[in-house]
Amino acid sequence: MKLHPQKGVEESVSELARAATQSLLEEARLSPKPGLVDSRGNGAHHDLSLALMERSAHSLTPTFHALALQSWERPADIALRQLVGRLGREGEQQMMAATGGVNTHRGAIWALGLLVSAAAMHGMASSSKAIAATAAQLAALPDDAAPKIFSKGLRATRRYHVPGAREEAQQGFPHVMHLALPQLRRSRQFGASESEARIDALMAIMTSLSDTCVLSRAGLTGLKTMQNGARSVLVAGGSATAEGRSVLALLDQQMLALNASPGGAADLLAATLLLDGIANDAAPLHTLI
Ligand SMILES: CC(C)(COP(=O)(O)OP(=O)(O)OC[C@H]1O[C@@H](n2cnc3c(N)ncnc32)[C@H](O)[C@@H]1O)[C@@H](O)C(=O)NCCC(=O)NCCS
Ligand SMILES: Nc1ncnc2c1ncn2[C@@H]1O[C@H](COP(=O)(O)OP(=O)(O)OP(=O)(O)O)[C@@H](O)[C@H]1O
Repeated sequence: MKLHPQKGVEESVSELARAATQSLLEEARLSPKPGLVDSRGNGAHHDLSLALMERSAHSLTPTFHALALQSWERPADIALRQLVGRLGREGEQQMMAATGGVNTHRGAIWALGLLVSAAAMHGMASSSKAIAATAAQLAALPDDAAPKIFSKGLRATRRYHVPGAREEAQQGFPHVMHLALPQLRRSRQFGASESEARIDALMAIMTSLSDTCVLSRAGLTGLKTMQNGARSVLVAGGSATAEGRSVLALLDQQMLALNASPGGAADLLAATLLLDGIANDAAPLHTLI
């Protein structure tokens, strides 16, 4: 789906909301993802399943719809930031109600919520670069109504002195823009299947993200295992090659043994799929060679 100026607001808003939910569903089903819930099973999670992730994704469509509608052609200001914050927290409650209190998509609501708002703020066809930059502007604004919760993610960013979900958004989603989207398009161009290209995009994120999900569950050992393993998959030629797939299988075993799950990387893959689906990007330079 690409957004077009000639479409009505309601039609565009509905498409945007559906696209956000669809990217969550496609992320969850994509296999094989190391440590994460996928079509094969629950990964390193005891309280998550694919059915739960799917129910959660569907429960968020009204939240994405409200975010898009309220943000339509509005500028990034404190009023909008506070509204988006309130809608995001209401979305978290929808998710919790749909999952019986399990956190399936908290990080994803944050990343995709901001991107949905930003795409709507542009009101029509826009590039991924412009959408990510606008999402960053919104994320950098203060939300005074936000409750001061000391989350596991915040604890990990303080303990290890690393950026987390908040900073990733405030910096304009560098792991999406500089790593995942280029890798997705490169792998497609080199003949990988769509699933393989998406797994490669996930690997690209995992090579460098300070994923607070992994840090909270498996510390620095888990993080280094994730980053080095993901790099090895790409160096081996990616998941379209036999060697890449065997390195990926090894990484999956290592992540499971460490109880490590790259939930933050999964969120950013969903964000990548959303931008890839909605943004109007000119053909990247390397496709013209
Ligand atoms: C900023 C958020 C993510 C809270 O962050 P915090 O680190 O305190 O919480 P928490 O640990 O629960 O969530 C972090 C989640 O983000 C993901 N994540 C982890 N590391 C990273 C990373 N480096 N980069 C991106 N995402 C990451 C993971 O899925 C993780 O579970 C967000 O939930 C929030 O503030 N929401 C309030 C509502 C709001 O303003 N929404 C606006 C957009 S809708
Ligand atoms: N396919 C996926 N599998 C697992 N996690 C995912 C997936 N996609 C996204 N995530 C993200 O991972 C996070 C879930 O991680 P986790 O279960 O560690 O959270 P938690 O409830 O804070 O921790 P814990 O379960 O250890 O108490 C969610 O915020 C979600 O956005």
